[in-house]
Amino acid sequence: PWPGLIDAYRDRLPIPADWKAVTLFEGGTPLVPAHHLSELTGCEVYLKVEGANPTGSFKDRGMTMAMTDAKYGGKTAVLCASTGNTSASAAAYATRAGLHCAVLIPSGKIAMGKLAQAVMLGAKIIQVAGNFDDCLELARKVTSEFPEVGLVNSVNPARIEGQKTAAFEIADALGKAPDVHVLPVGNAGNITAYWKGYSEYYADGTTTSRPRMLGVQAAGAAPLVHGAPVSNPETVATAIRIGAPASWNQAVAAKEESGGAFRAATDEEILAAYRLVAAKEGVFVEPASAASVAGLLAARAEGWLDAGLTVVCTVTGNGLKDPDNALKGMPEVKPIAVDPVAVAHELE
Ligand SMILES: Cc1ncc(COP(=O)(O)O)c(/C=C/C(=O)C(=O)O)c1O
Repeated sequence: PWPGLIDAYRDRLPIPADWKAVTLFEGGTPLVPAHHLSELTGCEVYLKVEGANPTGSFKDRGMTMAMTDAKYGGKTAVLCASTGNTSASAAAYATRAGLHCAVLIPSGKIAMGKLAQAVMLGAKIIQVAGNFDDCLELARKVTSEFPEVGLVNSVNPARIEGQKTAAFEIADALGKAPDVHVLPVGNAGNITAYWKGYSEYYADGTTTSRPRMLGVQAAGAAPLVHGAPVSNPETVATAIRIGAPASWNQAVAAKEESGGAFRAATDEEILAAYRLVAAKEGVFVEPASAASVAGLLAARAEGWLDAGLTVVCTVTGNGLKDPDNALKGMPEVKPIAVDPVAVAHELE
């Protein structure tokens, strides 16, 4: 059986052999061949379905490492700023570690599924009259003043170490590195982590190449695309509604070293991809995750990548997190006596 992330890749993680992993058996997520996207693009497209992690997003990869580190490092509590998924994951892993957890979330801009998780999993919720960037600045201030509280945002290197394992899993599954790796970019920890993972496999000869990294931002929250922070980021993809990525330099390095690119996807393109992936691939992801697919389709249309390439899109979070974008009210109630002919017609 899958031993959980740390024990699956312990020899590639900076963790003392006698440290017992704080784990929910995260990782080992599906790499699903995307038949419809492959037809649309003429590429061999795969989806790395990170919504299959224990709390429904890729954050669990970083959190198992950060929480294990916090526990053995003698922390009594942890703190993070979050657009939602980090807070849900921090709450779950803090509970596993027996640590207190507080989360700083931007006012009014968090998907209900994520807030429900953070509350039920025991986090102290602090809603801040500001955006994610304000919350992260606050979290850094608090944890520098109170060192017994661990900061578990992706500025914490343990997070990056955990998240790099997704690149290992993809290369292990494909038997090679993909030609292009596409993922949504907010605070830019994940693109940093993937590049580190692909580079470590390449450095020790496990793979003979590294992918071009394509980071996709929402058009209303695209600091890396514009080359400057965005003071009032806005997007329906609330998970990546971030104007000042903390891992800016590492993200730019990943893009430049890999011959990759940053590109923006409009909210319309994101929601179209959100519907397409569910309707055609059977994978329900949250809007921010669909940004990677939107970016791939636009990049392919523009000829940024050729047909025939092997492309992996990381879809970072489960669609259940953010049902408001999927549902516009409930379907009308039908009488009990359902007409079989009508139902059959509905199926046409
Ligand atoms: C579904 C989903 N997709 C993509 C991203 C962007 O990853 P990064 O570029 O590493 O930030 C996030 C990030 C969420 C938070 O930043 C948070 O939860 O505080 C996310 O939840």
